[in-house]
Amino acid sequence: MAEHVDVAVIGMGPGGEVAASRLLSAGRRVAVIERELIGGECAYWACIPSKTVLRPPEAAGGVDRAAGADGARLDWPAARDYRDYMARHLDDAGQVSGYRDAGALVLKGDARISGPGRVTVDGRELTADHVIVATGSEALTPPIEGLDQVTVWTNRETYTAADLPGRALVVGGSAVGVETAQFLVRFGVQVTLLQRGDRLMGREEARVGELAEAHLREAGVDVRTGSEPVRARRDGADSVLDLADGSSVRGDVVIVATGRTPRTEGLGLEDAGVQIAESGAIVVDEHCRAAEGVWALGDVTGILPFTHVAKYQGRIVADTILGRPRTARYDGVPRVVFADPEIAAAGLTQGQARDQGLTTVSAEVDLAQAIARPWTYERDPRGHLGLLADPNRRVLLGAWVVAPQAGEWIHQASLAIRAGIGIDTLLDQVAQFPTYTEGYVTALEALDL
Ligand SMILES: Cc1cc2nc3c(=O)[nH]c(=O)nc-3n(C[C@H](O)[C@H](O)[C@H](O)COP(=O)(O)OP(=O)(O)OC[C@H]3O[C@@H](n4cnc5c(N)ncnc54)[C@H](O)[C@@H]3O)c2cc1C
Ligand SMILES: NC(=O)c1ccc[n+]([C@@H]2O[C@H](COP(=O)([O-])OP(=O)(O)OC[C@H]3O[C@@H](n4cnc5c(N)ncnc54)[C@H](O)[C@@H]3O)[C@@H](O)[C@H]2O)c1
Repeated sequence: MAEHVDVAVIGMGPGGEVAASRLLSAGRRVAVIERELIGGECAYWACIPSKTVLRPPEAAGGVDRAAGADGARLDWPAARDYRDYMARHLDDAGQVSGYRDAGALVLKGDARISGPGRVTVDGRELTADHVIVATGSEALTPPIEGLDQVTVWTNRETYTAADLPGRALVVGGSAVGVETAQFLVRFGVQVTLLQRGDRLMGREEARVGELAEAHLREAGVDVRTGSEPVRARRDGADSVLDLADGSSVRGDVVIVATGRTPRTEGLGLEDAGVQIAESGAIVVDEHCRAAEGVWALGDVTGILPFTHVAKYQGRIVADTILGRPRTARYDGVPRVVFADPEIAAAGLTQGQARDQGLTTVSAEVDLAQAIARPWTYERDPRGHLGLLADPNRRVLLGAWVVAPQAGEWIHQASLAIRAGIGIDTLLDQVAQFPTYTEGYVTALEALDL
């Protein structure tokens, strides 16, 4: 006889964890199913280890840049040991026992949907009123001829490496590529960053890509935009990439940072009435419902592949199952790349606003020209802030920041965009002196509305 649960959660990354925990707290019988480690990509191979190893270079850079402070030294073995501690030494025993103590049925294994309301985990059958698919995404390897001949790392090898390579070829210049290049170069690796588009951070405003490139170059990264490897080959110990323009680059390792693909294969989704988009993502409605009794959340939906979005969708799904239906909205969600300085954005870019037929005005402020904080913060002040607004409705549509701590203070714009706070209210805000947040008033005034 198949065991019955109220909800079966397939995949226990951050999204699955939030949904499961909320349902357990509400007294539901929940099966949590994970084939690798409870915590998912984020906890062991992505957000947590990457942000942990990006922090020492940021701190050391902070010391170097503060007038009157001297002598910061980076220590890779110590950084690596702390990273491994933060990634729980790839051991989820504590999570397994934690969920068991919370009353969950914890199954470590490969799950598939075997029929309506039926889930099979390595041969064991469960029935469930609701099935939540939270299986995440995995690194996409570009179709480069000969890639199997060279040393290739994805985010998994990069963020579990005991020793760093001498030379790295990073392919892909968006969030993963920029953060990886930043981390490696500051720990002394010779980094070449290859981006096939004409700028880094291709989904953001062009200016963001320009600034990101300038900061990475300053840090010592050899940034090559408009570069696409066409062939990979080994030459002795070297991994070599031949580029479309006829030149070639060589290193000890090729790191692929060329996007993610949703993990939907082998899940039996088609039989469950779930629709799969061309991208491989699960199509969901505004409650993250994929079919009758089937829900999907996180990277597998392909909506916005961030941990904070997976967690948000986890709350939406759990509350809707619990009879408190909520509608997911994605306006104003922050997008932060933890480079140095940080790169942050929220809302629409000019191109997206144009595609929606919106009239816009924009302004950019060089923070060092506008406010005091960049000067009290560091000797060679850095920082730019851009705003995009709708002059008719007098609200913010988008914002971007490339500046220290941008990931913290982008949230002011994020909330303003999401809540539709009017420009006049924002202009009337009194921000603490001297903070980076003061830059918003200058930029809002520059919109000249
Ligand atoms: C290098 C890197 C850095 C990142 N940094 C950030 C960051 O700083 N901030 C941020 O917001 N986002 C970051 N991201 C994105 C973030 O990692 C993802 O958005 C997030 O992990 C998505 O969570 P999820 O719950 O959807 O899936 P995942 O974390 O991918 O977890 C899904 C889980 O499902 C399991 N699973 C899959 N199939 C099955 C099956 N058939 N049966 C059982 N279990 C299954 C998997 O083993 C996995 O544990 C980063 C990504 C990368 C690659
Ligand atoms: N700080 C964060 O929140 C954070 C950090 C890392 C990743 N993430 C998430 O993970 C997702 C995946 O990030 P990503 O950077 O891997 O993917 P991405 O899809 O955002 O970018 C991939 C980049 O690689 C380039 N590219 C693709 N194929 C190429 C090729 N053959 N040669 C050269 N360039 C090529 C693309 O033009 C693009 O710029 C992101 O969408 C982001 O949401 C978030």
